[in-house]
Amino acid sequence: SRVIATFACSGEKEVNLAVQDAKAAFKIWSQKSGMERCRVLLEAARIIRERRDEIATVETINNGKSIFEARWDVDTSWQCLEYYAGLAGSMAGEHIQLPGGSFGYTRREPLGVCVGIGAWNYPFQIACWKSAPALACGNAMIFKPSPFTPVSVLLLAEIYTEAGVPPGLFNVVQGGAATGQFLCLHRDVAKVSFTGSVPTGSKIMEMAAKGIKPITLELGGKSPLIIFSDCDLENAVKGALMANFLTQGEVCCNGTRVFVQKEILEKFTKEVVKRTQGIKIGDPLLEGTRMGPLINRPHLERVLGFIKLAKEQGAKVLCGGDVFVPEDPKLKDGYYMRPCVLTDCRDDMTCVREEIFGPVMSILSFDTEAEVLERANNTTFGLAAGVFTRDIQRAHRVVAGLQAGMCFINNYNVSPVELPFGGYKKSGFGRENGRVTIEYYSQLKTVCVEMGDVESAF
Ligand SMILES: NC(=O)c1ccc[n+]([C@@H]2O[C@H](COP(=O)([O-])OP(=O)(O)OC[C@H]3O[C@@H](n4cnc5c(N)ncnc54)[C@H](O)[C@@H]3O)[C@@H](O)[C@H]2O)c1
Ligand SMILES: C[N+](C)(C)CCCC=O
Repeated sequence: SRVIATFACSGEKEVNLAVQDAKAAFKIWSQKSGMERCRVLLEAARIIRERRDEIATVETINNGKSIFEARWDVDTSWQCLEYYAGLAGSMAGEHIQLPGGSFGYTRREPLGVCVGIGAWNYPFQIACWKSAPALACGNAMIFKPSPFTPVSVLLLAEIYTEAGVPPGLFNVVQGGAATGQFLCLHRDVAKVSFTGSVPTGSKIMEMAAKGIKPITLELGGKSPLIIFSDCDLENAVKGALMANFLTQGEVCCNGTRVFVQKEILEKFTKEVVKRTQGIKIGDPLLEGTRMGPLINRPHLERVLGFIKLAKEQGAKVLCGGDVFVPEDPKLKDGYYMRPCVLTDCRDDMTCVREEIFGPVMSILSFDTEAEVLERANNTTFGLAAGVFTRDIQRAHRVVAGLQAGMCFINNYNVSPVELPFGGYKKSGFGRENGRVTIEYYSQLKTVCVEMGDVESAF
């Protein structure tokens, strides 16, 4: 490993300065029309597209994910800016006729200075998914990336500035929990949008409660992927790999509990193992690589610990689950592991119950639709879920019964920015992407207009 950058943690003083600047920028930005904001966001999207390879390279160095995948993240980032640019110009209230010629109308107004706090798995994408709707609605945003991935979001700040946002409108502060706390508790911060773990999410909620601030929580998951025997097997296998091995398995919505109907269990498992063994691990900057190193040594040890425990609890490792040492001597101390497929899993095992956040797929078998639905929902999480079947009625019936905010039918882990993304249960609340997110970054003002005389009670 090598040091790629050193940052000073922002303390209370720097947080105060960032909030002060954001407030000044908010005054200018919130007065602009939707179309004016649209133009700036479109320009930022254009610059991100133009700098796609450069941003993806920085993200790969920042996080360790393959360059191939980092380019996808950059794409869902500029697409998000384009999408909210499109909505900025059409944000509007409504007009309501009242008796006697009086009327009311509503105005959709920004909240003020919003805070975004990000996780380390999708650093650039998370910053875009939060800032694009925030800025489109007329807010300012102060963003704090994870201290494990502090670099790529600085490019976003640079790009917004180049595109024409007022200075201080999108500001980055660096640091860990203490910096996050200063932000959440600041009296002039109007809203916090958080992506991270459930325990931290709970702390954010407590802090926000003190200031009666609205929050968005995008938290962890342990999502089910249900494969019925009538599925297109080739697509189901591809879907299972997409559901488990993107970004070294460090993905909140991963479908890590793979329920497979008994009739196809053997065939499915054999094919999944074959494809998993074919995943090219190594230098994430090389074009052919599809899996890079995990985020850091303690996290690698934690993931390996889950696999050890799974074996002790009776699961069988069909492939991977051990440290991988690349041939390149420069990479020999990297945090690489082979993606793992576990079978003979039971619902009560730790590997099936807890979020591992690494490349570990647990295969479970099932008999009936009713049985699998109950088992799939038997979790405190509710971020995502997937179903593979050719039976259209069953697909929609099962999805309707799943307790998860993001459901996939015959695919997994695709992210069209037009669709809202977010969780049920302990996976959080509020949404990112889609039209609905406008509501999480704005407030509604009602104006009641009297056209006659005041009818007084006094
Ligand atoms: N639902 C989603 O969209 C989504 C997306 C990505 C990751 N995640 C989840 O994130 C987790 C992994 O990310 P992580 O390890 O970075 O999570 P984390 O909760 O440890 O940290 C997330 C962010 O919160 C900050 N933070 C930590 N303590 C804080 C505090 N007391 N006050 C304010 N800020 C604080 C961290 O510095 C970091 O920026 C997983 O559980 C994963 O499922 C969820
Ligand atoms: C782009 N994905 C794969 C849908 C991940 C979204 C963010 C979750 O960690």
